[in-house]
Amino acid sequence: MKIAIIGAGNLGKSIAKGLIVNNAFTTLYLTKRNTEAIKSYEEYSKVTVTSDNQEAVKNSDILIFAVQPQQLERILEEIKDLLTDKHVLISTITGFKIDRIEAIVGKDQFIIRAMPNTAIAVGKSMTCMCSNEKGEKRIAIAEAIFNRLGTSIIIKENKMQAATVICASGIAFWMRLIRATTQGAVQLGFDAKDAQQLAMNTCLGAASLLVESGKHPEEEIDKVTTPKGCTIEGLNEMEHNGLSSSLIKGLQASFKKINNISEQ
Ligand SMILES: NC(=O)C1=CN([C@@H]2O[C@H](COP(=O)(O)OP(=O)(O)OC[C@H]3O[C@@H](n4cnc5c(N)ncnc54)[C@H](O)[C@@H]3O)[C@@H](O)[C@H]2O)C=CC1
Ligand SMILES: O=C(O)[C@@H]1CCC=N1
Repeated sequence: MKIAIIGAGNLGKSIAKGLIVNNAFTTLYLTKRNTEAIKSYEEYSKVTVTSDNQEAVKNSDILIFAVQPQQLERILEEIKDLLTDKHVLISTITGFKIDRIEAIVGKDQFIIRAMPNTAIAVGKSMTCMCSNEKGEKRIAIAEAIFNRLGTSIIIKENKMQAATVICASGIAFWMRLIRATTQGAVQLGFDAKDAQQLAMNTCLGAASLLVESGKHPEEEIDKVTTPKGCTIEGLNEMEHNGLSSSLIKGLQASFKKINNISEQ
């Protein structure tokens, strides 16, 4: 697959890392206005770094857009005359609806919206996708890419904002929970490095139990909470202090904000 990442910033570089580690491309173009920060990627075979989006589009089939929302319109205007039937457009841009993309490049393009997260760098992204009508014929290509770099599901476009909060912002939310656990472990006597090992691998284990068994979290909690034991004591104290409620309220606030951003 000849892939271009238009806008190799935080997310674009994470996608590039995932593609490189998994050897998941034939050629890879990375674009950025000032290429200094991504020059080192040219050390990898078949990777080209350039500030020329048109060059990237001409030499690629799969175009992954990872710029800020306010930058996309101008870039689409810049490349729209170069688009052919070989191109599949994949936009990771938050809040930028398919009909806005179609208004610039036309309905007769394969357009996919994808919401990955930065764990794509290590092949563990949860990616949600949707497409325009024409894009349905090529969504399997996007699925193949994102399944190689994690797990993907196809959703309705009206769920993309919620998916952004849960999956993309979700990385930050889970990081903070891991950090809080690390702080707790330090207070219980572990040095910072060991504390983080304990926190992150326990988090990984908990998620893996659910991924591999398909079970409900509460079923796994029941196996851990000895009656009158220390787990239920800690869990109930956390809930008295609003653990679940605080998380749900945070997700709601994030969702409210994302809807405001996309109206701007
Ligand atoms: N950071 C994240 O975890 C996620 C971000 N997103 C979305 O992905 C998009 C990118 O986000 P980030 O990577 O965080 O932003 P970023 O600001 O780190 O990256 C954007 C990149 O685009 C480049 N750029 C700007 N104008 C350009 C142009 N004309 N041609 C080529 N490159 C250009 C910038 O130099 C920058 O490196 C946003 O729309 C964001 O909402 C989606 C999911 C996760
Ligand atoms: O924080 C943000 O607005 C973007 C969207 C998801 C991740 N970063």
